[in-house]
Amino acid sequence: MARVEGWRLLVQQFKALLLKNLLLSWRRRFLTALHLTSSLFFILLIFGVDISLKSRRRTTTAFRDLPDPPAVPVDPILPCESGFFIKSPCYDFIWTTNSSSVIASIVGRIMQTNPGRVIPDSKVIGFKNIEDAEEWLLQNPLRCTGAIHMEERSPSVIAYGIQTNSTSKMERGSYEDPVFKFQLPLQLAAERAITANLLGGTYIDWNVYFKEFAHPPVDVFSVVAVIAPTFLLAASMFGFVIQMSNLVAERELKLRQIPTTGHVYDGTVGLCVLGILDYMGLLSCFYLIPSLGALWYDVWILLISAQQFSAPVVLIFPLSSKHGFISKSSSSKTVGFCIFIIGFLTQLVTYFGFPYNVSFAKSFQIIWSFFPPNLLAIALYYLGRATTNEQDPGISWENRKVCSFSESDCVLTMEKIFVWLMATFLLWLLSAIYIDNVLPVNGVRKPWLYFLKVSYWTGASTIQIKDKPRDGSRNYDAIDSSIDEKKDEDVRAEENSIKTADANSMDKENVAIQVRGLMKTFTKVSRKGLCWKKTDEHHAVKGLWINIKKDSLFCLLGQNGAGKSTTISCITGVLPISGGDVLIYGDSITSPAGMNQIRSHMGVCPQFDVLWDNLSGLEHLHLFAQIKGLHPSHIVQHSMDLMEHVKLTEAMHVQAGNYSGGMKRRLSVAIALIGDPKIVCLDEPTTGMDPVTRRHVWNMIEEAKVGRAIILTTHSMEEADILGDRIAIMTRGVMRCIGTPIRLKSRYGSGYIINVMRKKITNGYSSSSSPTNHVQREAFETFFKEQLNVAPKQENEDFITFIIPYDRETQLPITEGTQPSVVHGDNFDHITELLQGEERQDAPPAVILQELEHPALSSAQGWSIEL
Ligand SMILES: Nc1ncnc2c1ncn2[C@@H]1O[C@H](COP(=O)(O)OP(=O)(O)OP(=O)(O)O)[C@@H](O)[C@H]1O
Repeated sequence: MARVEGWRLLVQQFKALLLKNLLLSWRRRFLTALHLTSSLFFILLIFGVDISLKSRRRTTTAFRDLPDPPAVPVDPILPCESGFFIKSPCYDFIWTTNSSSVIASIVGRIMQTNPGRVIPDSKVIGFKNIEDAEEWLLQNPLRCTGAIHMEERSPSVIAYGIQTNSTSKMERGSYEDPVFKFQLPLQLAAERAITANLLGGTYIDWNVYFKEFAHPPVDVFSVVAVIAPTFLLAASMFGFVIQMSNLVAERELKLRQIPTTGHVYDGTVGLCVLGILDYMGLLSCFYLIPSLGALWYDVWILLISAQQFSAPVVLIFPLSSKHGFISKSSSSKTVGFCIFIIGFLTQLVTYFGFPYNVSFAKSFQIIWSFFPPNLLAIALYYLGRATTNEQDPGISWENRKVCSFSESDCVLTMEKIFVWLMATFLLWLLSAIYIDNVLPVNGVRKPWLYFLKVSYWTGASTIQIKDKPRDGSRNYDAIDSSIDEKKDEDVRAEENSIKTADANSMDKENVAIQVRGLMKTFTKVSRKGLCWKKTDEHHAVKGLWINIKKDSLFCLLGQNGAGKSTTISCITGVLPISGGDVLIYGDSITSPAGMNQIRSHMGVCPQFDVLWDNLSGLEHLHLFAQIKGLHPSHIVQHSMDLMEHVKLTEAMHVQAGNYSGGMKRRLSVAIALIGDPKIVCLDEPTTGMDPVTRRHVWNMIEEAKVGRAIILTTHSMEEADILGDRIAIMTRGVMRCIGTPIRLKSRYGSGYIINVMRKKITNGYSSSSSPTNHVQREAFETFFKEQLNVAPKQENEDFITFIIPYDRETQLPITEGTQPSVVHGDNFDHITELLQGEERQDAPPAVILQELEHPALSSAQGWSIEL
């Protein structure tokens, strides 16, 4: 089947995972809406506070009767600054009565004698009269700081006025200097004009006056501007808690295990996690910017984007990644809330001046800056200070390199904040990827300096054969010296044949999988005081040696806790191994490059269905096909074929959350078969299936054997008997016997076990003390005694167990027109037909015993029989 590779595969995987995230967000509309509108809620709250405060001031009697508040320094009309949003030019001063040649000459003189200070012509503007000038000043409050009014009242009288911006703004305890900077040049020019006129014999009378500069209305105090930054911090943390709980829930459902078994490139998952966080963040920006940031210019947009990138990575990624310490979605909410409080407090402390102030050591500032929310807090503080009132200039891209406040207090500029935000984002992202790689969670522990090796970047396979357990102290003989005694001679023969053969010259033509002394030890770690200690070790797999051939199905059989799933998890790379090795078509699972190779041709059906409730069956197949790298032209047809194969065509557009347990298992089997893998691992694939479906899945698995090797785990002897070409029985991590079904039966078989149980009624068992039950029990006992000469092996009120030796199988009663009633092996076909014919698909197969109407059982209604 054609596949895409290299960077195309990376792009395909990224697109597939991102599309999945978008689909899930759409299907979980309520949660998504909550996430997106959480910030809006905080913003509405801010506006609500603002409006209510203003209306209280207007209407409350108490307020009305109060004297006017003491005069506060009115904010100044700030110097004109051309910026990103201010396109109009700035003027150094304006003057009036430009029709007077005398006044024009005075202004010309000022300009000539102050080429450095009274800047070029274009910086000076003239008006016909003072009214026009006043009007212009009111309309353009940010474009000029001072004005000269001169009026030629008569040829010998010139009225001369200076308007300055005499209001001032308190800045850290002191006021700005309100002196109009053109006062001196103007005086000099006037003196020169007077002298010239005196020398020329004309007397000019000067009427000089000072006047307050025209002010636009000023919003003295805006609650929004003061509290908005703090509320915004809360809003961003709120979204963080929702997002973290989503990610941890995915991990809890083992959904994040998929990439480990699905051959997803390093970093793709990380990018996707970021993808979903960031598009949420960016969508929030669409309404955050107009509502709060209209005056905060372009820097605001960049700042929010940077924050949306960095804060979640720092907090969510490590906490909820494979190594994160939060493993339950319930605890994620508690942890999320604690982080919210801690983050909020550190941001609050930052907002009030720690440690971005000259009085704190640089080292404090550096350490504090590694936590991006703190940088966000200081950036918001600067923005808040620069945008308190409508007249404030904001912080634009052009002035990102200058301090917003007095130089003495300035430790960070907007540019430095951006650089830090981006740097910490990269730093934390790379650290998370590095930790994911070097900690042995996916079965492969990469060397500490793996990124320096050429093979890592080129993907070259470097097979490492490790015959001995890596950790000598964990040799399985050292674990338990009696292990060897527990193995039968076939197991020892298998082990010796593998040990004596050279691992490097493994027979790749015939052997698909070679398990070489595989060991897995779980270590319990518990805390004593402040120290964490290894307190207990559990050896789940104690040295397995198995050869699995191509075109065959190998069955691992064992009771609960035998170590079957652990073995599968080690082989598929979900769990790191503790010793030994596994070679798959010659590639070792202990080599990173080898594991990459293995994943590309492996299909896995895990013990528990790893499915997204909100994706349909078909969408699951499309997603996994893309992840596996199937060529887009094949994906649709291949998925449809698989759906048909597992008999889910009718339900392919139904969301997996609505599937029954059996349907989910079938979908998991279909996922395992995507892309025609050469190795398939099926961990209890038929759990929870009714007999008809189970039979169908068995047929499917039987057909799937061709061209591939399958490992299947099960509790069911019957399943192992029917499907397995070879069966191994495990108990407590040790393989006790191995061989073909016939070999095992001939060595260990003794007969059939039949459990006869009272049927459950809707909410419990039918009454065990009823006289009918007693009669029925006797009917069974008589039947088995007369026909097979077996007595109950075990019995109580609710069930009876009979053991029928093999030699009595042929004595089973055959009622006219029916087949032998004991359900095993080949008789299944007959039972399946019977069930389908009678539309009794939910009945356990052994109920047929009753339906065969054997006279001995005719009174045994209310009981069911299981083999
Ligand atoms: N993550 C883990 N941490 C500690 N012990 C574990 C872990 N996973 C499995 N075990 C232990 O390892 C042993 C083998 O478990 P495993 O799940 O492999 O058994 P199994 O044969 O698959 O059983 P079942 O049929 O019930 O799935 C069990 O005793 C189990 O408690």
